[in-house]
Amino acid sequence: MQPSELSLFQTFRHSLLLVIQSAPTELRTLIFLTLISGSSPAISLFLNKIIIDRISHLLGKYTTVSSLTLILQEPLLLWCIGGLILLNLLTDSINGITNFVFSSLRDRVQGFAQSIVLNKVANFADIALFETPELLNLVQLAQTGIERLKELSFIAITTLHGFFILIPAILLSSSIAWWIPLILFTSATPAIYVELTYRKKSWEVEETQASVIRQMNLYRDVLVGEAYAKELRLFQLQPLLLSRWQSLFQTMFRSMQQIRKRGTLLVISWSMVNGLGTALPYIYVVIGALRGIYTLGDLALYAGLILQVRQSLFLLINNGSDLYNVVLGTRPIFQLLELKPKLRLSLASREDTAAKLSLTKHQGIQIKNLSFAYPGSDSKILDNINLTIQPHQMIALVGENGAGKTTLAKLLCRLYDPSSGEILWNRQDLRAIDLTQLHSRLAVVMQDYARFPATVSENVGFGYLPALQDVNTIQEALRTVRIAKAVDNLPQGLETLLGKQLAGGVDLSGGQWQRIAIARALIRLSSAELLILDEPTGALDPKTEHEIHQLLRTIATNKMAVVISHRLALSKLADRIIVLKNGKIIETGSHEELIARGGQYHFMFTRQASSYQ
Ligand SMILES: Nc1ncnc2c1ncn2[C@@H]1O[C@H](COP(=O)(O)OP(=O)(O)OP(=O)(O)O)[C@@H](O)[C@H]1O
Repeated sequence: MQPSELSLFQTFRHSLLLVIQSAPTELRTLIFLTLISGSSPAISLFLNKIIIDRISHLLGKYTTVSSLTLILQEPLLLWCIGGLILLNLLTDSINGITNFVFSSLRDRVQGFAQSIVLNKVANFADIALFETPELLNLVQLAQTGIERLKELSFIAITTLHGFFILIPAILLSSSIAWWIPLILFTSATPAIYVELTYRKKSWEVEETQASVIRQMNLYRDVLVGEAYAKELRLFQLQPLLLSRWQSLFQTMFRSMQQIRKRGTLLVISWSMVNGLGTALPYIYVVIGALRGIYTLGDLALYAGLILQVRQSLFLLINNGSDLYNVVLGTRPIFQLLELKPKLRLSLASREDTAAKLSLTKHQGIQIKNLSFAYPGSDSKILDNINLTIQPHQMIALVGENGAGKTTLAKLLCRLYDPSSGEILWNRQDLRAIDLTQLHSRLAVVMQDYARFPATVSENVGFGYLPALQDVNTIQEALRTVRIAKAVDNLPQGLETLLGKQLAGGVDLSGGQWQRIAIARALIRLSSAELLILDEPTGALDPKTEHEIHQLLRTIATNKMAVVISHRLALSKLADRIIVLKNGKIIETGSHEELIARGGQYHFMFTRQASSYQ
């Protein structure tokens, strides 16, 4: 799973299309407003030239009449002054509207791009996205890329604005001498080169800093996150972690500052070269005016034009360099969007070729010669596993910490694909089955189950979306896991928000949360064929634990079930127990058979039983 190589041009095209898609109306309005505001400086310079020339002409002729009469007798002068005032009024009001449209365009682009990225990450089938540092860096860079994408429209429009100023200014200034625009352009070229090189260098620094920023964010989350708040304070970890965050910040800041200093010095020196380039045409026009070749109006017009060409050239250079920066920064967004999960591509190379789940009488699940190493690692976590789960059979996976039990459960859910071997679901290879269909046949309680910041009702209903609004089904599930009474006592009953970080939210005890997680799996039972329970009762009190064990046993009668538990009282209820050690199956049989064998299971069971005596 490698991010694709995207050229700058491809990235620019993608970015532009995304902006157009996000806010087409705002973009059209801005182009129109820019056309008006961009061409107005040249028009006002031209009107100004006519006014100056008319006034210098009139000054010599009518010395006896009042200045007001003088103006009123000159319709051209009157029109030009009126036009100039109107143009200024128009430009001022356009600025206000432009700012408004820009703000809404930026927000739209951010909302649109953010939702596409959220959708991509949240629906990414391959869990490896969250466990591979390079891919996590890509997600981090895509987030900062969205900020830059917001600026793309601003840069594009101000560039357009720059062109609308530049083109008439160039045409008018070349009427003085053809070489004037040429000399202005030539003297600006080194600045363009320096700007682009500087941007490229600073982006390279940013790219290498992505993992530093991610580490900083991890420390930030620990320092301000609710999950760490208690232990952070009890162990007084704040100074240590804060100093780590600060030192990472300093590292990042120093690298950026170095690049910035070098870039600024270069830009200043080349700006001077550019300044000299503008001085030449200006001196030329002043000399022309002294010799009487140009009028005073011409001098004002030309001086203004040269200034305008210079300013708009600078604007375009800056924008070009900003654009380069934006395009470099937005590339990770599109690399992320084009990222293909390895998982979906294994056997069913396209969504539409993925097999529907067979509806024939279930033949169970066969795990054949399965070995597995986590992505990016060579160490085998599971080694040549062979196992069959018959319909209506309850299997217990037991073994020491790190034996590979949870990993096997994750492979059954197809969160990963085997490195070698296969898992057959009703004789179909798991990798050929449509993932959504497969997941709809599973009811899972994970060891690290989620505590959604949502209401009690939603925390259960999220397990089976068709039942999200079905109060009776949700209450039934809560009653089954013996938590209905406690929920009734909450301030808003089923509608109470869970999570202290929410306004009015309450927190539950560890055991209560675990019961909610079990209830979430239970409401899926109508559609599920395989129940996977990873340490489902670790946080429950002995009485509730015993009740839930009996309940799980009853439920599992009609399903296939895989339970993982260090509480061997639960494994005792299973039809078959699989003992794992270092990723290998070392024993298998019923509780009675394994006790009679006197092996690892017998040792674990008797040791656990003796600790209760
Ligand atoms: N996402 C992961 N990436 C890489 N290695 C992992 C990952 N998850 C688990 N491991 C490694 O796989 C091995 C087996 O872990 P697993 O969680 O399957 O064990 P387990 O038998 O369920 O243990 P426990 O009883 O402690 O829950 C461990 O050595 C662990 O370090």
